[in-house]
Amino acid sequence: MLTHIDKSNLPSMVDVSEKENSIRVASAISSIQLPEQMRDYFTGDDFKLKKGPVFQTAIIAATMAVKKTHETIPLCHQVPIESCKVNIEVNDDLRVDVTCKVRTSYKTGIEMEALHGAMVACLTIYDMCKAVSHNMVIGETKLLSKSGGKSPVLNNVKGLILTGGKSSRMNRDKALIEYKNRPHALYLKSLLEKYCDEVFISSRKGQWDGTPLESEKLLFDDEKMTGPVAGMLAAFNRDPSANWIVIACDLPYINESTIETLIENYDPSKVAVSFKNKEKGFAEPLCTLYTNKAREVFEKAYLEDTRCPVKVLKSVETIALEQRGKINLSNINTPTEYQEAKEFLAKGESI
Ligand SMILES: Nc1nc2c(ncn2[C@@H]2O[C@H](COP(=O)(O)OP(=O)(O)OP(=O)(O)O)[C@@H](O)[C@H]2O)c(=O)[nH]1
Repeated sequence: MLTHIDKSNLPSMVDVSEKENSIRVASAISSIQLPEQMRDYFTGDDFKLKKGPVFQTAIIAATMAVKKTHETIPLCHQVPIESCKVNIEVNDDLRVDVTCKVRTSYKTGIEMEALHGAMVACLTIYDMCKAVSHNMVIGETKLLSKSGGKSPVLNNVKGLILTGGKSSRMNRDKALIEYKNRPHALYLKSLLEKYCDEVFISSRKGQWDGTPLESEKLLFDDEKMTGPVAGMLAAFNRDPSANWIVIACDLPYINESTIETLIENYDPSKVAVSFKNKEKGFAEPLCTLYTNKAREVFEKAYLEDTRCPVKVLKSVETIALEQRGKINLSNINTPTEYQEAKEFLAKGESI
């Protein structure tokens, strides 16, 4: 049923009066390609022109546009904007990416506000720079993520279940042991499929021949590499533009809340969103949402002989959230820990 058309086939605003308020966040991106002549005006963090500072003006324009979205888009609701963050990045080839993240506690989504803000920022950049040259192209504009509705949406996201370890402390494959009546890697796969465009099982070549994982979508490590970073780099290289949710196969308490919290906190300007280790506070790297900035960081670290993903995350900008409520990243490595976790889960408790 089309909700924007009433019984007489006339356009009408969707009635949200009966809906509950909830926290809603949306993030959108728009890009503009600047011409080579603009390079001369770049100061390192903005373009300074006679008309004024380009990015500062674009950020103000985006914020104003976000607040006025309902005045431009006919059937949009008037949503109280509680936060609007605009981030602008310049690429080496002078493509400028504007991301606009908007937040409200209201009854309806705010992706139109985020898209409007990002697009108006690009139009403003065009207007500021056109005295230098009109040779500019406003390019792709798209929603990156939204949350607060039924379930959060993140565009261009793939899933990776890490199973390439040796499981030497467990004495049997941690990816195949069962907490929920099926090999745990398959449970994690079906969980990630709810949110991801595609989910891969990361392993060493030939590792799962003759097992229930053999027919799954496997992604093999580069044979010259070892450790979880080998699996992560195989994924980041398979699709460098994607966001990747990476989950180790030895985490029995991963659930919808875990994945949805990562998605809700997605920020394309950071390398990753993760959770803090409960005892030591560092960002956990093996239950983490990586943005497309992660590939370069992990490749450089690997070449410099840093194989520990915890150390890599410590060296970059990462969001590290508290493990609260239903979120528990305890990992299980030994037969005794496995028995305890299985008994705990059998009681029907989620964590
Ligand atoms: N793809 C890939 N994943 C790995 C590799 N080594 C470890 N992992 C995964 O990374 C996560 C953490 O692994 P660890 O617990 O540190 O190591 P493990 O080999 O699984 O277990 P132990 O032998 O008992 O240390 C698990 O999900 C592993 O399957 C690897 O070389 N390649």
